[in-house]
Parts: sequence; C-alpha cells; structure tokens
Amino acid sequence: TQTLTEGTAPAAADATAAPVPFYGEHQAGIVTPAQDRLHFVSFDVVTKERAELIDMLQEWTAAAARMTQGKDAGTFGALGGSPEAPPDDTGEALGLPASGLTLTIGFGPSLFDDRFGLKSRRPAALADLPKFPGDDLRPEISGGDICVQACAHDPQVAVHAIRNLARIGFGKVSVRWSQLGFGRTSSTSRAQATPRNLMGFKDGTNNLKLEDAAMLRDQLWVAPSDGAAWMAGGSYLVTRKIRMNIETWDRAPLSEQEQIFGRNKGEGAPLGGHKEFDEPDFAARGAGGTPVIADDAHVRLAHPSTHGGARLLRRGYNYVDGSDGLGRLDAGLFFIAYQRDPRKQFVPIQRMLARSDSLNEYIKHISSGLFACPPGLRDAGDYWGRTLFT
Ligand SMILES: C=CC1=C(C)c2cc3[nH]c(cc4nc(cc5[nH]c(cc1n2)c(C)c5CCC(=O)O)C(CCC(=O)O)=C4C)c(C)c3C=C
Ligand SMILES: [Fe+2]
Repeated sequence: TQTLTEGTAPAAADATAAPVPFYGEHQAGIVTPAQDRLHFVSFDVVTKERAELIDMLQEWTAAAARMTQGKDAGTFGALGGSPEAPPDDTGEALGLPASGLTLTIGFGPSLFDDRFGLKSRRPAALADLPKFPGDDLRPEISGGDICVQACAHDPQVAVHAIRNLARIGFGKVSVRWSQLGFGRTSSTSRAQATPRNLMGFKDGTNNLKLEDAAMLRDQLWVAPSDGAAWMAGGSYLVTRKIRMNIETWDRAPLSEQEQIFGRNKGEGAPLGGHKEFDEPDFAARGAGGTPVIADDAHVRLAHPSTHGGARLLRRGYNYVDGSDGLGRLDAGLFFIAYQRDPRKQFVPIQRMLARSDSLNEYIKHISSGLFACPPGLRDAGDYWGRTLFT
C-alpha cells in the first residue's frame, strides 16, 4: 500500500486519507473521531496453547501497527515475497491510503475460562450481561473470545485489515461472527457534524466526546483503582446488533416518530427546545399538563439525569445485510458503546430502555457482545494483551 501511494498529492491533501497514530496511552478507535465505515469481528480461540495465543497476538500487533499506517500487513508485502510462498498481505488495499484505519482489540468473558490460565485475571466489571426483556439474541452472532473493531473511511481498508488478521490467525483463532457497518451513527468529537441513523434521526448529539476530558476520566477510562490493574487506561465495550422494523417505522406519522425519541427530526432539538444542543427540559408540560417529552421517550429514559449521571461513549454504525426474503430490509443499528464499568452504565440504561422505551415497538436486539479493551501500546516492543498475559 504505502509503496504505491508515497508522495502522491491527492492522498496527502485529503484529511480522511491520513493515518491515525497506533501507539498511545489509550487504544485508537475509541475517542478517535468516528470514521465512516466499520468491519467488526469476533473470534473464538481454537488453539489450546497459551504460548501460541501470545505469539499470534504479537504477530497481530505488528501487522496492525503496519496496516494502520497504510502499509502492507507483512514486511514483504503483497508482491515482495517469494513467488513460491503465499504473500504476507492479501493485496486488496494496494494503492489505498491509510484512510484513518484504527484497529481496537477486546477480550471477551469466555477467554477467562480455564484454557489459558486467565481465570483469576477476569475483571469484575466484565460480568456477563443479564438477559433483558425482549432480547432475541442469536448465539452464533453473539459473544466471542477476542474482538477487533476496524474503523476506516474506506470500507476496503477496514475489510482488508480484518481479513489479514484472520489470515494470520489461521489455526489459532476462527471467525465466530463479523459485521459490516456504514454511516457512523455517532459523533465522538465536537468537530464532527451529527450523522443520522436509518430511522432518519440525528444520532450522537448528547454523546461523550473526546473534548470532554474530565468526563472521559470519570466515565470512559478504567482507573488503576478500579480492580483489574491490567485494564488501567482501557475501556469496556458493549455491542448490540439491533434490527429495525424499518417498513413499519416508515408508516409511522412524523409526530409519533418525534415523540418516540423526544427530539424533532429536522434539527434534532429536544421537544420544546429549538437547537440541537439545547438541554432537554424534562419537567416541561404542554396543554392539559402532558409532558412535552413523553415519559417513555428514548432520550428521557437514556439521559444521564435518569441514571445518576451515568453516560456512554456511543460509536455505532448503520447496517443493511440485504433483505430477509419476506420483502423487508434486514437493517438496523450495530450499537457500540465504550464505558468504564458496564454494570454501572450500559446495564442500568438498557434495563430501563428494555422495560419502557416506546422505541421497542420498532426494534429487536438480536446479538450481544461484551469485551475488555486493554490500554494502548507504548511502542513497537509492546503487544496486544501484554498487560493481561504478564
Ligand atoms: C443502552 C443504551 C442504548 C441503546 C441500546 C440505544 C439504542 C438506540 N438509540 C437510537 C437512537 C437515538 N439514541 C439517542 C440518544 C441516546 N441513546 C442512548 C443509549 C442507547 N440507545 C443514550 C445514552 C442517549 C443519549 C440520551 C441523552 O443524554 O439525551 C438519540 C438522540 C440523539 C443523541 O443524543 O444521540 C437517538 C436518535 C436507536 C435508533 C437505537 C436502537 C436501534
Ligand atoms: Fe439511543
């Protein structure tokens, strides 16, 4: 990749082509301004050898460091190795720039069983999620031992990265499930405009953002005092694949759609307000004393004031997996949220949404994932999982 693009002016001029630094205190791909495309993968570990797993994580790290900088996965590259051997890069990103690629790794609860001597390292915060009312989870697209979130501005770059990690991991891990996403459904920086989800509403307005330094310390990053020292500087990831009943939604009146979210569809302002970033007034009453923002509106039930200040850093993507054979789009939201402790953040928020959210008539949770994402890597001598395995 790099070899073919070095020095080309268009790549240098386009901000979405630029690389994101791989090393740092925290993993990239969490507060990094959300890129437009996603390929998320969850692996089962198939080797029984701890040493083999660590070797693979080291190989993955080297490949990830290279690919995020717009280089081939291996040092020989797609074309530079022996003609008698399979190339150490698959080649479909040749000529493409880094495209803001970030690769973020996480470890699922199942990795902490008795296979790799990690039982005592399982953080209390990585407690299995409870079953929520209405859940219709499919085990074959849920869970997993290790996840990698690839985000980029070019879908080919994100897919190339996941494909090469799967290739390197052959015989040690197998892909359990993966998900493509397009069109970010959140802003993670105040410099970004708020995008829209497939229901047509602005999504990500009241999200945790990279500029909120004090709140990120309080709500996003695991602190050394939180219990599992190996997770300090890391964050917990919850994924939920949420199918939307799009065709029914499209027949709902605009006023009902706005009541469901508690925001208007055009500006994204809270009902009763004018501008997108106006604070919602949950006490406001309309004619006849009815609440302006309904008691069962999504933003009322999910708002930090309903949960003792608990927040999430949401980073989800739209998905369309074709159609379902019954004339309906197989589409929805691949919800992604990072947080310091899911027991205090995702779980109570989702418990309330699952019980009372008027949006439930139009959605169904069909997959779920929970992963502990370790801190960032210091330098080229470091590797994914070092703090866990040493
Ligand atoms: C458990 C957490 C959440 C799930 C699951 C969830 C699903 C979901 N959300 C939307 C669309 C919107 N969500 C909005 C706000 C919002 N959502 C959550 C949490 C979950 N959403 C939070 C914490 C918030 C912020 C609430 C606040 O502080 O005001 C909005 C409004 C705009 C915004 O602030 O982002 C929309 C729109 C869908 C479509 C969906 C499932 C398919
Ligand atoms: Fe939401």
